[in-house]
Amino acid sequence: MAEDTLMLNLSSDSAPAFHSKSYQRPTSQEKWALKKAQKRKYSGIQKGLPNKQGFNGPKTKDQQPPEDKDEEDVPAHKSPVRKPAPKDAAKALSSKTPKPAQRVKAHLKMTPKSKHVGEHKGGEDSVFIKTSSLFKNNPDIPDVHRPAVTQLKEKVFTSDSFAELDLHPHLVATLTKVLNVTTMTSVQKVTIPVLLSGQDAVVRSQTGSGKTLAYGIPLVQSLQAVEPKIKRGDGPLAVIVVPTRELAQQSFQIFQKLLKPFTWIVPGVLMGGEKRKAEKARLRKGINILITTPGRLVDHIKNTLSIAFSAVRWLILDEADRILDLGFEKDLTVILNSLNATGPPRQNVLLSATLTDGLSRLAGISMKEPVSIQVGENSEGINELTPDHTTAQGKSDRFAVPERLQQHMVVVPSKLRLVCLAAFILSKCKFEKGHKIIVFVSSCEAVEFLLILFNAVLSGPKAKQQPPLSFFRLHGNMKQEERTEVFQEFSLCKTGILLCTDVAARGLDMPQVTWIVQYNPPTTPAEYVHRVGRTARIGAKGSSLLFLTPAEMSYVTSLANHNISLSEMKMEMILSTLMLDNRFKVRGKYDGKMSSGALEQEVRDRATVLQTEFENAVHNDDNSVQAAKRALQSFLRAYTAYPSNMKHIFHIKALHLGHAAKSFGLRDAPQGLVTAPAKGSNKDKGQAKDKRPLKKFSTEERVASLTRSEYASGIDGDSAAKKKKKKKSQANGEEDRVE
Ligand SMILES: Nc1ncnc2c1ncn2[C@@H]1O[C@H](COP(=O)(O)OP(=O)(O)OP(=O)(O)O)[C@@H](O)[C@H]1O
Repeated sequence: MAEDTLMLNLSSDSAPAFHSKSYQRPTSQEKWALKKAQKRKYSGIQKGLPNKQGFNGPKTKDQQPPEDKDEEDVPAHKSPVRKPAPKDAAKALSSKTPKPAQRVKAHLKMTPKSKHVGEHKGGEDSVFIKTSSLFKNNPDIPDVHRPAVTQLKEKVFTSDSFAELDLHPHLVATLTKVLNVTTMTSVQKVTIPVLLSGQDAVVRSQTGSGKTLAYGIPLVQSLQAVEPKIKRGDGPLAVIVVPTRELAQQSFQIFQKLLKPFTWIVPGVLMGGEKRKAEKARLRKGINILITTPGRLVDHIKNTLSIAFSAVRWLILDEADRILDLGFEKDLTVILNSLNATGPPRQNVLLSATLTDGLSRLAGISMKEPVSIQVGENSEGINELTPDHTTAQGKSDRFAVPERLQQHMVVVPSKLRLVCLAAFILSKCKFEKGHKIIVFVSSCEAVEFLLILFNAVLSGPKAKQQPPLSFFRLHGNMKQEERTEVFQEFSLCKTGILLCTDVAARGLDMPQVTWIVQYNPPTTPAEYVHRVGRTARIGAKGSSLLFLTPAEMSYVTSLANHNISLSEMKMEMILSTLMLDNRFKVRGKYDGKMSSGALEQEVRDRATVLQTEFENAVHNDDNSVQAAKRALQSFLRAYTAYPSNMKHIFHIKALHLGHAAKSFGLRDAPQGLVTAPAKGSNKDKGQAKDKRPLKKFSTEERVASLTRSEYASGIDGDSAAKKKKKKKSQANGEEDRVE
């Protein structure tokens, strides 16, 4: 089992035996952990100059603290809390013996260094650390109830070769030599003949099962046979609409390969973020297979005279359920009206791993008796085509996930989320080899925040790892060139961590991704399926991990209703990875001789040290604090945007703001943060730093806004920035809407 590899091989029988409910007890060691981290911060982090974003950037070698100081060990038997306080400060203490928690505060008050660490509260003399115990006052983690689920199975490959189809020999040769594919996948075996026969089709098969070639091969086969030969000047004969720019680029590259022997057919891509002028020029020259995002195509329909659809014979909607979603429906209507107004009879194809109520909306794109293709397994375990023309509605919301995908969930109280994510990343990318991880979060701001924080704390100069952890980011607020670059870099890299919004959830085929982490749960089960589908592609192995708080645990049942089954991974097991990382050690290196109690305590202490390092990095300067607050605010906004049928699981009122703040490295819940629409009062609005009120949306608006924002940023909090950008970009001919 993949999760077994997470277990530390501490000794034959000493894997940490934790009890989550026992996490309430504050201990002196825990406080020592705080103090130790405080010291580190003072001696190490304070020396680094803050980078542009405010976090401590990588430090040069001579900025690093001396090794021995940094790695200073305090013998376990000596409690540092008992160190004698300076004489003058001791006077300040009352004669009463303070309680443990007070002792820490008192000690820190007395230590001049601590002024650099804690927040100033009420004047010079009352400096104290606001880091509360990570392991105190957390909700209990109840047992996870996992309903019995029969997972839908789809066999990926058949034993049939492409050579058996009636394809142009050059096309078969290209598949073998250029694309390295010889045998058909199940969806290709059933879809290619249907499309070659000229029928419309609605195709549903699991993620990573080869749907692109399932429509690409018949399309190329049919266009290369057109007589007289297609000319560039004929304009588009096929229009392929996809929801994101990266997917447009990816599909374009596949067509470039498929068309190698058929040089007279010209593929082209139109997408937001590219220069409109250049695209217009390419349209004028002629594009025969037009791959496009919906918004940019609408833009050209409205503004580019040379775009003509009189020759279009194929319309393909890849990730059709997404394109048919509310956010894109208006664009799609414009596209369809434009296509329907002219041209020969057209073949229409819709594809996705999660086509749900697609058919009921197909009337809108005037399909002619579409064949529904669903790859499933019959009683003999043979893949079969369901050739019904109605799509069994009962089946439509049951999703198949790749057979070799191992799906996990972990229940983590809010306060511990950040350290748990960090520990998981370290476990995979520092202490194991060859892992490539995608981490989905709910907003651009959170992606930016985590990137800078992890680079500063996990990959910083003290990381002592060769090579260092490579973090990447992908979200809709990035410039297009950067998005393209990151997508390519991450696709090619052997190991790394991509922090992203749902902009990367659909269709992207990045090789050798081993883990998908959903740090924020997606808004729909369909999105869950697409996110996890970035791994375990085309029959490969892969794993996924979904983070839930104790209050969100019924999401497991919601997924089970769609035939998705998860196994539980214990938070303590993930945190125990920190025993391998001596940067966070408190009582010394682990030598395999600790009792399980001491080990449990050391893990907690290390988690506390790590959390404190995060908090120190965040509170190092005002810019960093503001970045953390923005990320928190955007997280809260996203939380309010779950659809109404999910509100019983994800409700803003169930969030503990202080605990949520801690997962953004903030020591306190920020004052005046707008977390919910003010009811009959403007009090909150008046206090809010970010003056944008959280609008009250109807469910439809919320879904539409989410749909759009997922591609733009994952969160509607960017809309103001977008509007600003729009004004600026209209002048230089760029599209404001990001796809
Ligand atoms: N017949 C085949 N043999 C081997 N590999 C294949 C075959 N067909 C496609 N592939 C490869 O499988 C991978 C996944 O294909 P593709 O992206 O088309 O999947 P998909 O079903 O569209 O996934 P998603 O639902 O996530 O968009 C690609 O790397 C592709 O090159």
